[in-house]
Amino acid sequence: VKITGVELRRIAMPLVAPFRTSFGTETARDVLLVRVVTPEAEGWGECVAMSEPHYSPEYVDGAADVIRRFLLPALPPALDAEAVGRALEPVKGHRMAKAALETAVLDAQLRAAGESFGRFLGAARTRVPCGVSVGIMDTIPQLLDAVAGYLDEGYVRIKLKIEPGWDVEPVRAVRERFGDDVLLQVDANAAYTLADAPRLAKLDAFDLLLVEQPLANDDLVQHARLARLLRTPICLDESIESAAHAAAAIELGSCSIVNIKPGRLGGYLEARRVHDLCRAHGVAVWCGGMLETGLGRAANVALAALPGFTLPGDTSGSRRYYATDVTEPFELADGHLRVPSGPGLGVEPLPEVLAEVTTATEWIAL
Ligand SMILES: CSCC[C@@H](NC(=O)CCC(=O)O)C(=O)O
Ligand SMILES: [Mg+2]
Repeated sequence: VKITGVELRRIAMPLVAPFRTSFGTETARDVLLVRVVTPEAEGWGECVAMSEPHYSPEYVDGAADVIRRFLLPALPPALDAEAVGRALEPVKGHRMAKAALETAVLDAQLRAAGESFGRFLGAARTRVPCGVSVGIMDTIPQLLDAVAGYLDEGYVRIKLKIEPGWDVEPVRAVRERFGDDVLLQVDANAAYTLADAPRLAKLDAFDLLLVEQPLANDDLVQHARLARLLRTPICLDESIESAAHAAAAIELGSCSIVNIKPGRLGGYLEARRVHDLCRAHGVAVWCGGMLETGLGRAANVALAALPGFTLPGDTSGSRRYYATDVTEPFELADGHLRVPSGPGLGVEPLPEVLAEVTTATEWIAL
């Protein structure tokens, strides 16, 4: 089956509330969607790149450009996601852009074959336990109210964004208010340096599941040195962009847990490779999030159902970020999300919602 063409569509998704991290505050997502069209089936991919290159070097306008100018001309005509991955290798980096295109091809391929993402990837469960990521807030009371709300919604794990000046106190306040049994972890988005080790070691008192990406994205060696100074396990996110990075991090002792994000890794095939590698080394993984709409969320939930995903992920319900999702909303049920079982992603954009949020669309015939 030959790919007829590809649509690049931009949608504006306002967030229900500002989401503040150590690298900035998000109030809306400008999302690039990729739709691959063949006579037999269509497929969707969501690019997780943000508007500005503050999480990683990619940004959404750049992703659209690299897809248009370099990835589409290299795209093999057949619906074969493995072949796409190989064909795009000559382009260095741009993993989020590659992931969006590969996922759209994979979705079309699986819809044509009548196979779900979960079944294709090797899901071992029909539902996954859900954690939630909580941003930096102006005050501790505001944070405690937010955490109380999420626990009421049924989330089984709380992740707090931290940065220097907002770390030990909020963690202590959450422990004091909600007790020692709540599964609790923190994410620094690379806001610290090795000089902050004594400060980070204070978090050891709170029995956290992990501390995520405390140091710079490109520094596996310093993370290995920090790991020897902390009791709390280190989890890497931004630092792991490939299975090779995961192997190096495990070898060096830079982390003992990995946050798997398909967009950061170049797609769901590489994400599964990282899962398989970590599992072989006894390294726990969980599914991270990039504020995906229901399209990316559907694929993430399927991935999170693989056997090595032994920690709750940032696979929250749609309402965590969006008042209206572009797909039927993902709703928490008893702290879990069900893995879609339909062909491909198992979800589709709702035409009227998609039309409403679309800010641009571009058709590229192949
Ligand atoms: C705007 S922050 C995006 C990256 C961040 N993602 C989250 O905290 C979870 C977001 C989500 O729930 O999708 C991370 O570093 O893990
Ligand atoms: Mg993170």
